[in-house]
Amino acid sequence: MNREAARGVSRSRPKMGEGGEEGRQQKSWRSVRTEKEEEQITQAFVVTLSLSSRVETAGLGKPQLETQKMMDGDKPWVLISEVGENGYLEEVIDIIKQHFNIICHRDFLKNPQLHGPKIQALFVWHTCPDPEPSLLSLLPSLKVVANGGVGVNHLDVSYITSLGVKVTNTPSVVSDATADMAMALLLASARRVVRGHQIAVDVQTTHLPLTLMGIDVTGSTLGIIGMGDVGYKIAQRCKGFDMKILYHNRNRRSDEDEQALGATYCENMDDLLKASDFVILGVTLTPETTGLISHRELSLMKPTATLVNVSRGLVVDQDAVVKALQSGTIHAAALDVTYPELLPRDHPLLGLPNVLISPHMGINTYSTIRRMVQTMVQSAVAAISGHPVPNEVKPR
Ligand SMILES: O=C(O)C(=O)CO
Repeated sequence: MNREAARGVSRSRPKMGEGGEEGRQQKSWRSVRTEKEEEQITQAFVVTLSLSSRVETAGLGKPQLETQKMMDGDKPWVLISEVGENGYLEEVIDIIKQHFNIICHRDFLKNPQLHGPKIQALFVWHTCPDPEPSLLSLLPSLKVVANGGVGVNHLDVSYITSLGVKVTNTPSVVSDATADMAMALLLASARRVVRGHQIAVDVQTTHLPLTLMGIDVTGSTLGIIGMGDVGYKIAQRCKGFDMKILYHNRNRRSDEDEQALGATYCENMDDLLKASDFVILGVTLTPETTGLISHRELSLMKPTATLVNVSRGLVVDQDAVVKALQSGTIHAAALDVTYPELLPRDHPLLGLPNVLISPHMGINTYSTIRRMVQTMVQSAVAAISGHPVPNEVKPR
Protein backbone atom coordinates (compact mmCIF):
# COMPACT_ATOMS: atom_id res chain seq x y z
CA MET A 1 0.00 0.00 0.00
CA ASN A 2 1.39 3.43 -0.82
CA ARG A 3 1.80 6.41 1.48
CA GLU A 4 -1.37 8.08 0.25
CA ALA A 5 -3.35 4.98 1.14
CA ALA A 6 -1.54 4.79 4.45
CA ARG A 7 -2.70 8.31 5.16
CA GLY A 8 -6.27 7.32 4.39
CA VAL A 9 -7.02 7.16 8.10
CA SER A 10 -6.87 10.89 8.50
CA ARG A 11 -8.45 11.55 5.13
CA SER A 12 -11.77 10.31 6.44
CA ARG A 13 -11.87 13.25 8.82
CA PRO A 14 -11.70 16.93 8.06
CA LYS A 15 -8.19 18.21 7.62
CA MET A 16 -6.83 20.80 9.96
CA GLY A 17 -7.38 24.18 8.42
CA GLU A 18 -10.21 22.96 6.25
CA GLY A 19 -13.14 25.33 6.13
CA GLY A 20 -16.26 25.25 3.97
CA GLU A 21 -19.64 23.68 4.47
CA GLU A 22 -18.43 20.16 3.85
CA GLY A 23 -15.68 20.53 6.40
CA ARG A 24 -18.15 21.94 8.91
CA GLN A 25 -20.58 19.10 8.35
CA GLN A 26 -17.86 16.52 8.73
CA LYS A 27 -16.95 18.10 12.02
CA SER A 28 -20.20 16.99 13.58
CA TRP A 29 -18.18 14.71 15.83
CA ARG A 30 -16.98 17.78 17.64
CA SER A 31 -18.94 19.09 20.58
CA VAL A 32 -21.89 21.37 19.97
CA ARG A 33 -22.25 24.70 21.73
CA THR A 34 -25.06 27.11 22.41
CA GLU A 35 -25.18 30.46 20.62
CA LYS A 36 -24.27 32.32 23.77
CA GLU A 37 -21.20 30.18 24.23
CA GLU A 38 -20.26 30.67 20.60
CA GLU A 39 -20.43 34.44 21.13
CA GLN A 40 -18.10 34.23 24.09
CA ILE A 41 -15.45 32.43 22.16
CA THR A 42 -15.33 34.68 19.16
CA GLN A 43 -13.34 37.31 21.06
CA ALA A 44 -9.78 37.41 19.88
CA PHE A 45 -7.25 35.60 22.05
CA VAL A 46 -9.85 33.85 24.07
CA VAL A 47 -9.15 30.26 24.69
CA THR A 48 -11.98 27.82 24.69
CA LEU A 49 -11.32 24.44 26.04
CA SER A 50 -13.97 21.82 26.01
CA LEU A 51 -13.18 19.31 28.65
CA SER A 52 -12.99 15.74 27.81
CA SER A 53 -15.90 13.40 27.51
CA ARG A 54 -13.30 10.98 28.79
CA VAL A 55 -13.59 12.83 32.09
CA GLU A 56 -17.27 12.10 32.09
CA THR A 57 -16.69 8.50 31.16
CA ALA A 58 -14.23 8.22 34.00
CA GLY A 59 -16.93 9.43 36.36
CA LEU A 60 -15.15 12.67 37.13
CA GLY A 61 -17.97 14.97 36.12
CA LYS A 62 -19.62 16.26 33.02
CA PRO A 63 -17.59 17.85 30.26
CA GLN A 64 -17.75 21.59 30.75
CA LEU A 65 -16.82 24.59 28.75
CA GLU A 66 -14.13 26.71 30.21
CA THR A 67 -13.43 30.04 28.57
CA GLN A 68 -10.43 31.93 29.74
CA LYS A 69 -8.64 35.08 28.80
CA MET A 70 -4.96 34.38 28.73
CA MET A 71 -2.91 37.19 27.33
CA ASP A 72 0.34 36.55 29.09
CA GLY A 73 2.67 38.48 26.83
CA ASP A 74 5.74 36.48 27.83
CA LYS A 75 4.46 33.13 26.74
CA PRO A 76 4.53 31.85 23.18
CA TRP A 77 1.31 30.74 21.54
CA VAL A 78 0.45 27.13 20.84
CA LEU A 79 -2.30 25.96 18.54
CA ILE A 80 -3.79 22.75 19.86
CA SER A 81 -5.74 20.44 17.63
CA GLU A 82 -8.71 18.94 19.33
CA VAL A 83 -8.57 15.23 19.97
CA GLY A 84 -11.71 14.12 18.18
CA GLU A 85 -14.69 15.05 20.25
CA ASN A 86 -12.76 14.54 23.43
CA GLY A 87 -10.85 17.77 23.77
CA TYR A 88 -8.05 17.87 26.30
CA LEU A 89 -8.16 16.90 29.94
CA GLU A 90 -8.16 19.91 32.24
CA GLU A 91 -5.01 18.92 34.06
CA VAL A 92 -3.24 18.53 30.73
CA ILE A 93 -4.31 22.02 29.76
CA ASP A 94 -2.83 23.26 33.03
CA ILE A 95 0.54 21.76 32.10
CA ILE A 96 0.48 23.52 28.73
CA LYS A 97 -0.68 26.81 30.25
CA GLN A 98 2.41 27.03 32.42
CA HIS A 99 4.47 27.65 29.30
CA PHE A 100 2.11 28.70 26.54
CA ASN A 101 -0.85 30.80 25.63
CA ILE A 102 -3.29 28.39 24.04
CA ILE A 103 -5.64 28.67 21.13
CA CYS A 104 -7.63 25.67 20.02
CA HIS A 105 -8.10 24.82 16.38
CA ARG A 106 -11.79 25.60 16.36
CA ASP A 107 -11.22 29.16 17.58
CA PHE A 108 -8.19 29.61 15.38
CA LEU A 109 -10.35 28.91 12.34
CA LYS A 110 -12.63 31.81 13.19
CA ASN A 111 -9.87 34.27 12.35
CA PRO A 112 -6.72 32.54 11.09
CA GLN A 113 -5.22 35.76 9.69
CA LEU A 114 -5.35 37.32 13.14
CA HIS A 115 -4.14 34.35 15.15
CA GLY A 116 -1.77 32.69 12.68
CA PRO A 117 1.28 34.98 12.82
CA LYS A 118 1.89 34.60 16.53
CA ILE A 119 1.63 30.83 16.75
CA GLN A 120 4.99 29.17 17.33
CA ALA A 121 3.95 25.67 18.29
CA LEU A 122 1.33 23.21 17.07
CA PHE A 123 0.31 20.23 19.23
CA VAL A 124 -1.19 17.26 17.40
CA TRP A 125 -2.17 13.66 18.18
CA HIS A 126 -2.52 10.56 16.06
CA THR A 127 -6.27 11.08 16.20
CA CYS A 128 -5.93 14.49 14.56
CA PRO A 129 -5.95 15.23 10.89
CA ASP A 130 -2.64 15.96 9.24
CA PRO A 131 -1.80 19.67 9.35
CA GLU A 132 -2.18 20.53 5.69
CA PRO A 133 0.01 22.95 3.77
CA SER A 134 -2.98 25.31 3.76
CA LEU A 135 -2.87 25.43 7.55
CA LEU A 136 0.89 25.62 7.80
CA SER A 137 0.96 28.53 5.37
CA LEU A 138 -1.12 30.48 7.88
CA LEU A 139 1.52 29.96 10.57
CA PRO A 140 4.59 31.93 9.42
CA SER A 141 6.17 31.92 12.91
CA LEU A 142 5.72 28.18 13.50
CA LYS A 143 8.82 26.55 15.00
CA VAL A 144 7.60 23.14 16.05
CA VAL A 145 4.92 20.52 15.52
CA ALA A 146 4.84 18.40 18.70
CA ASN A 147 3.09 15.07 18.34
CA GLY A 148 1.52 13.30 21.29
CA GLY A 149 2.54 9.69 20.69
CA VAL A 150 5.44 7.91 19.17
CA GLY A 151 3.96 7.15 15.73
CA VAL A 152 4.13 10.09 13.32
CA ASN A 153 2.70 8.32 10.27
CA HIS A 154 -0.12 10.87 10.18
CA LEU A 155 2.38 13.71 9.64
CA ASP A 156 4.26 14.61 6.48
CA VAL A 157 7.53 15.03 8.33
CA SER A 158 9.54 15.80 5.18
CA TYR A 159 7.22 18.61 4.19
CA ILE A 160 6.98 20.11 7.67
CA THR A 161 10.73 20.05 8.24
CA SER A 162 11.31 21.51 4.77
CA LEU A 163 9.61 24.63 6.14
CA GLY A 164 12.25 24.86 8.86
CA VAL A 165 9.76 23.55 11.43
CA LYS A 166 10.88 20.86 13.89
CA VAL A 167 8.78 17.75 14.46
CA THR A 168 8.86 15.98 17.82
CA ASN A 169 7.21 12.91 19.33
CA THR A 170 6.91 11.23 22.73
CA PRO A 171 8.74 7.93 22.65
CA SER A 172 9.26 5.83 25.78
CA VAL A 173 6.59 7.58 27.88
CA VAL A 174 3.91 5.68 25.96
CA SER A 175 5.53 2.25 26.21
CA ASP A 176 4.27 0.93 29.53
CA ALA A 177 0.66 1.92 28.93
CA THR A 178 0.71 0.48 25.41
CA ALA A 179 2.26 -2.78 26.63
CA ASP A 180 -0.37 -2.96 29.37
CA MET A 181 -3.07 -2.50 26.74
CA ALA A 182 -1.61 -5.33 24.67
CA MET A 183 -1.83 -7.56 27.73
CA ALA A 184 -5.37 -6.43 28.46
CA LEU A 185 -6.43 -7.34 24.92
CA LEU A 186 -4.55 -10.63 24.90
CA LEU A 187 -6.00 -11.76 28.22
CA ALA A 188 -9.52 -10.49 27.58
CA SER A 189 -9.62 -12.15 24.17
CA ALA A 190 -8.14 -15.44 25.34
CA ARG A 191 -10.44 -15.68 28.35
CA ARG A 192 -13.50 -14.18 26.63
CA VAL A 193 -13.96 -11.53 29.27
CA VAL A 194 -16.28 -9.33 27.22
CA ARG A 195 -18.59 -12.22 26.35
CA GLY A 196 -18.57 -13.27 29.99
CA HIS A 197 -19.53 -9.76 31.04
CA GLN A 198 -22.39 -9.71 28.57
CA ILE A 199 -23.70 -12.99 29.93
CA ALA A 200 -23.30 -11.89 33.54
CA VAL A 201 -25.31 -8.69 33.03
CA ASP A 202 -27.94 -10.26 30.77
CA VAL A 203 -31.22 -10.27 32.66
CA GLN A 204 -32.18 -13.55 30.96
CA THR A 205 -29.14 -15.38 32.33
CA THR A 206 -29.98 -18.01 34.92
CA HIS A 207 -27.01 -20.40 34.69
CA LEU A 208 -23.28 -20.07 34.96
CA PRO A 209 -21.77 -20.25 31.44
CA LEU A 210 -19.84 -23.48 31.88
CA THR A 211 -19.46 -23.93 28.14
CA LEU A 212 -17.89 -20.50 27.57
CA MET A 213 -14.35 -21.70 27.07
CA GLY A 214 -11.19 -19.69 26.68
CA ILE A 215 -7.66 -20.59 25.65
CA ASP A 216 -4.59 -20.84 27.87
CA VAL A 217 -2.26 -17.91 28.15
CA THR A 218 0.13 -19.29 30.75
CA GLY A 219 2.76 -21.44 29.14
CA SER A 220 1.73 -20.58 25.57
CA THR A 221 4.00 -19.27 22.81
CA LEU A 222 4.08 -15.56 22.08
CA GLY A 223 5.42 -14.01 18.88
CA ILE A 224 6.22 -10.30 19.01
CA ILE A 225 6.66 -8.56 15.68
CA GLY A 226 8.43 -5.28 16.32
CA MET A 227 10.72 -5.45 19.33
CA GLY A 228 11.13 -1.77 20.10
CA ASP A 229 10.37 -0.31 23.49
CA VAL A 230 6.73 -1.44 23.46
CA GLY A 231 7.58 -4.94 22.24
CA TYR A 232 10.25 -5.23 24.90
CA LYS A 233 7.83 -4.29 27.65
CA ILE A 234 5.23 -6.74 26.34
CA ALA A 235 7.87 -9.48 26.49
CA GLN A 236 8.73 -8.50 30.09
CA ARG A 237 5.09 -8.90 31.05
CA CYS A 238 4.64 -12.19 29.20
CA LYS A 239 7.69 -13.66 30.88
CA GLY A 240 5.63 -13.50 34.05
CA PHE A 241 3.08 -15.74 32.34
CA ASP A 242 5.74 -18.36 31.63
CA MET A 243 5.27 -17.80 27.93
CA LYS A 244 7.81 -18.94 25.39
CA ILE A 245 8.80 -15.69 23.71
CA LEU A 246 9.75 -15.38 20.05
CA TYR A 247 10.41 -12.07 18.36
CA HIS A 248 11.05 -10.68 14.92
CA ASN A 249 12.59 -7.27 14.43
CA ARG A 250 14.65 -5.39 11.89
CA ASN A 251 17.55 -5.46 14.30
CA ARG A 252 18.28 -8.27 16.67
CA ARG A 253 18.35 -7.21 20.33
CA SER A 254 21.51 -7.62 22.40
CA ASP A 255 22.39 -10.94 24.05
CA GLU A 256 21.67 -9.31 27.41
CA ASP A 257 18.17 -8.29 26.33
CA GLU A 258 17.43 -11.74 24.94
CA GLN A 259 18.66 -13.39 28.10
CA ALA A 260 16.76 -11.01 30.36
CA LEU A 261 13.53 -11.78 28.50
CA GLY A 262 14.26 -15.39 27.68
CA ALA A 263 13.38 -14.37 24.12
CA THR A 264 14.37 -16.14 20.91
CA TYR A 265 15.02 -14.15 17.74
CA CYS A 266 13.29 -15.30 14.54
CA GLU A 267 15.12 -13.77 11.63
CA ASN A 268 12.39 -15.14 9.40
CA MET A 269 8.97 -13.78 10.41
CA ASP A 270 7.28 -16.85 8.92
CA ASP A 271 8.89 -19.08 11.58
CA LEU A 272 7.39 -16.90 14.29
CA LEU A 273 3.96 -16.91 12.66
CA LYS A 274 3.91 -20.70 12.38
CA ALA A 275 4.94 -21.32 15.98
CA SER A 276 3.00 -18.70 17.96
CA ASP A 277 -0.25 -19.02 19.90
CA PHE A 278 -0.43 -15.23 20.17
CA VAL A 279 1.09 -12.84 17.65
CA ILE A 280 1.41 -9.25 18.85
CA LEU A 281 2.17 -6.44 16.41
CA GLY A 282 4.25 -3.60 17.83
CA VAL A 283 5.94 -2.21 14.71
CA THR A 284 5.98 1.40 13.61
CA LEU A 285 3.85 2.09 10.52
CA THR A 286 6.16 2.78 7.59
CA PRO A 287 5.87 2.02 3.89
CA GLU A 288 7.71 -1.25 4.65
CA THR A 289 5.33 -2.35 7.41
CA THR A 290 2.11 -1.27 5.70
CA GLY A 291 0.09 -4.43 4.95
CA LEU A 292 2.78 -6.55 6.67
CA ILE A 293 0.19 -9.10 7.78
CA SER A 294 -1.97 -10.19 4.88
CA HIS A 295 -3.49 -13.43 3.50
CA ARG A 296 -0.19 -15.31 3.21
CA GLU A 297 0.99 -14.42 6.71
CA LEU A 298 -2.38 -15.24 8.26
CA SER A 299 -2.44 -18.59 6.51
CA LEU A 300 0.85 -19.46 8.20
CA MET A 301 -0.61 -18.88 11.66
CA LYS A 302 -2.10 -21.71 13.73
CA PRO A 303 -5.89 -22.08 13.51
CA THR A 304 -5.84 -21.70 17.29
CA ALA A 305 -3.79 -18.49 17.22
CA THR A 306 -4.83 -14.96 18.16
CA LEU A 307 -3.61 -11.80 16.45
CA VAL A 308 -3.17 -8.75 18.71
CA ASN A 309 -2.47 -5.33 17.20
CA VAL A 310 -1.39 -2.30 19.25
CA SER A 311 0.63 -0.58 16.52
CA ARG A 312 -1.35 0.83 13.61
CA GLY A 313 -4.34 -0.60 11.76
CA LEU A 314 -2.64 -0.36 8.40
CA VAL A 315 0.04 -2.83 9.46
CA VAL A 316 -2.55 -5.51 8.72
CA ASP A 317 -4.62 -6.05 5.62
CA GLN A 318 -7.96 -5.74 7.38
CA ASP A 319 -9.95 -7.53 4.68
CA ALA A 320 -7.58 -10.47 4.95
CA VAL A 321 -8.09 -10.51 8.73
CA VAL A 322 -11.88 -10.56 8.27
CA LYS A 323 -11.57 -13.53 5.90
CA ALA A 324 -9.15 -15.37 8.18
CA LEU A 325 -11.51 -14.95 11.14
CA GLN A 326 -14.58 -15.95 9.15
CA SER A 327 -12.94 -19.05 7.71
CA GLY A 328 -11.25 -20.19 10.93
CA THR A 329 -7.77 -19.66 9.49
CA ILE A 330 -7.01 -18.01 12.83
CA HIS A 331 -8.89 -18.28 16.10
CA ALA A 332 -9.34 -14.64 17.11
CA ALA A 333 -8.13 -11.06 16.81
CA ALA A 334 -7.82 -8.34 19.43
CA LEU A 335 -7.26 -4.93 17.93
CA ASP A 336 -6.64 -1.57 19.56
CA VAL A 337 -6.03 -0.06 16.14
CA THR A 338 -7.99 -0.28 12.90
CA TYR A 339 -8.50 1.71 9.75
CA PRO A 340 -10.31 3.90 9.79
CA GLU A 341 -10.66 4.70 13.46
CA LEU A 342 -13.44 4.29 14.35
CA LEU A 343 -14.70 1.60 11.98
CA PRO A 344 -17.97 2.28 10.17
CA ARG A 345 -20.81 0.70 12.12
CA ASP A 346 -21.49 -1.82 9.36
CA HIS A 347 -17.87 -2.97 9.08
CA PRO A 348 -17.66 -6.78 8.99
CA LEU A 349 -15.09 -6.86 11.80
CA LEU A 350 -17.67 -5.48 14.20
CA GLY A 351 -20.04 -8.36 13.55
CA LEU A 352 -17.59 -11.18 14.24
CA PRO A 353 -17.81 -13.07 17.54
CA ASN A 354 -14.08 -13.78 17.66
CA VAL A 355 -12.95 -10.14 17.52
CA LEU A 356 -12.25 -7.77 20.37
CA ILE A 357 -11.85 -4.14 19.36
CA SER A 358 -10.90 -1.13 21.45
CA PRO A 359 -10.85 2.40 20.04
CA HIS A 360 -7.09 3.12 19.98
CA MET A 361 -6.74 3.67 23.70
CA GLY A 362 -3.28 2.26 24.34
CA ILE A 363 -1.99 5.45 25.91
CA ASN A 364 -5.16 6.34 27.77
CA THR A 365 -4.06 6.52 31.36
CA TYR A 366 -3.90 9.74 33.31
CA SER A 367 -0.21 9.56 34.14
CA THR A 368 0.73 8.59 30.58
CA ILE A 369 -1.18 11.48 29.02
CA ARG A 370 0.36 13.83 31.60
CA ARG A 371 3.88 12.64 30.84
CA MET A 372 3.23 12.84 27.12
CA VAL A 373 2.10 16.44 27.37
CA GLN A 374 5.03 17.32 29.61
CA THR A 375 7.31 15.86 26.95
CA MET A 376 5.56 17.79 24.18
CA VAL A 377 5.87 21.03 26.15
CA GLN A 378 9.54 20.39 26.91
CA SER A 379 10.35 19.72 23.26
CA ALA A 380 8.34 22.69 22.02
CA VAL A 381 9.92 25.10 24.50
CA ALA A 382 13.38 23.90 23.44
CA ALA A 383 12.55 24.34 19.75
CA ILE A 384 11.19 27.84 20.27
CA SER A 385 14.12 28.96 22.40
CA GLY A 386 16.67 27.55 19.95
CA HIS A 387 18.00 24.85 22.30
CA PRO A 388 18.69 21.24 21.32
CA VAL A 389 15.27 19.65 20.83
CA PRO A 390 14.54 16.45 22.74
CA ASN A 391 12.66 13.76 20.80
CA GLU A 392 13.16 15.43 17.44
CA VAL A 393 11.86 13.34 14.52
CA LYS A 394 13.88 13.63 11.33
CA PRO A 395 12.49 12.86 7.89
CA ARG A 396 13.11 9.26 6.84
O1 LIG B 1 2.23 6.40 20.62
C1 LIG B 1 1.48 6.27 19.65
O2 LIG B 1 1.87 6.47 18.51
C2 LIG B 1 0.11 5.88 19.83
O3 LIG B 1 -0.53 5.44 18.95
C3 LIG B 1 -0.50 6.00 21.12
O4 LIG B 1 -1.60 5.13 21.24
